[in-house]
Amino acid sequence: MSKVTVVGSGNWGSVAAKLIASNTLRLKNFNDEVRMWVFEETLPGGEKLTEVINQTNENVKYLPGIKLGKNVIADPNLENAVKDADMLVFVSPHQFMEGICKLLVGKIKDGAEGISLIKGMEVKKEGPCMISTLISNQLGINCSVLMGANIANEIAMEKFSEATVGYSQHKEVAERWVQLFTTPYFIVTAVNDVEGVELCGTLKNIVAIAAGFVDGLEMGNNTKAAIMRLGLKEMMAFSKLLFPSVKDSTFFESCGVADLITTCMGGRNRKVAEAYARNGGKRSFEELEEELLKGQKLQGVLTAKEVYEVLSHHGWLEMFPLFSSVNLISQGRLPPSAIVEHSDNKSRCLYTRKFGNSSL
Ligand SMILES: NC(=O)c1ccc[n+]([C@@H]2O[C@H](COP(=O)([O-])OP(=O)(O)OC[C@H]3O[C@@H](n4cnc5c(N)ncnc54)[C@H](O)[C@@H]3O)[C@@H](O)[C@H]2O)c1
Ligand SMILES: O=P(O)(O)OC[C@H](O)CO
Repeated sequence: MSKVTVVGSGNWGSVAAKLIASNTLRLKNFNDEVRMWVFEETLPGGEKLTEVINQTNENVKYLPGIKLGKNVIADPNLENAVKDADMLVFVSPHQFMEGICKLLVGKIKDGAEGISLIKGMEVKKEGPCMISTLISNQLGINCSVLMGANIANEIAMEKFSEATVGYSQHKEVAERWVQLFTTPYFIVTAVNDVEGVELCGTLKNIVAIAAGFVDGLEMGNNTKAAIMRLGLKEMMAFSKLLFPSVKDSTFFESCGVADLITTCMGGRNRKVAEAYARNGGKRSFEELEEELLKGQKLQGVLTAKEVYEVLSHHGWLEMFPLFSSVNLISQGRLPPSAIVEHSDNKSRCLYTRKFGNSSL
């Protein structure tokens, strides 16, 4: 019987643990208990978060009001949490994964399989590195990915949604992940395109920031739809430049166009970017993230910066005006209104130059 550990316990990490825990109880080939590693913190009342989760069966900080299942055990000790696991589910904000991997080197059971639910990438001297690759390389395990139109709070309330597992080699491994995650309200499909699936999940966060700027500037639905269309084109072009094997069809799975839509309508990146634009860029993303997300983390601003480094290194900036603008705006180097320049003829020309004649 396979043992499952979830590495991470934020908003989505907690929902992932809930989904998995409902299935390990039901399916005979999995051990009932799901261990969830918690980055320990002390709550305002002085209690430890792990103790409260284990007493109340609720992640009171990151997913209040939702029972996780009594078979979810919160564990503040990373090494202990992973040591017996056959299936490792990685779901931390991407900026912490390199540090987490360093702590896990040599601690993982032989033959364990991994899956990353993390939307983000790292940029190294050698070039961009997807988080599943970071996990694979550092821990010496095979790592699939699961991405999709998955706003965690909605799935926590068991509202219907879909997701995509991306795998690279073994279909039977992907099928085990599909089995572990699928419920009547969470339908998972596997595709043989791990890079395509992960890049969709990663890059849509940049477009979500752009959509937030549009909302903050009250530019309306048509403008937001234009941003989503242009963003999708840049997502496809960037993915194929990095990995020519990425399939067009992946962008029509839940991880592609569906995630792009949900994230531009209702995600946290959109929400904080909206506040940034409403404040005319005068309050920093860090300050707004802290105030609005209360400990949850944004991925889009960092991802825009990471992608900008790749574009700049390759001389591709002009091919990706939307991605580039999002980074420059979020760094305070352009005003939020620069997301689309359309207020007069001169800037309409700029808009055409930026987007309309794109050779993507
Ligand atoms: N929340 C969603 O709706 C959602 C949906 C799909 C995918 N995702 C992706 O899942 C990943 C994780 O997101 P989330 O929503 O579970 O997390 P979150 O945004 O709720 O992040 C908070 C988590 O980070 C942890 N943390 C804080 N400082 C840390 C540190 N120094 N080291 C390690 N951990 C630390 C906190 O303890 C907490 O568990 C992200 O890549 C995100 O894009 C999120
Ligand atoms: O809330 P966001 O912006 O981190 O997006 C959440 C999910 O990625 C949507 O699928």
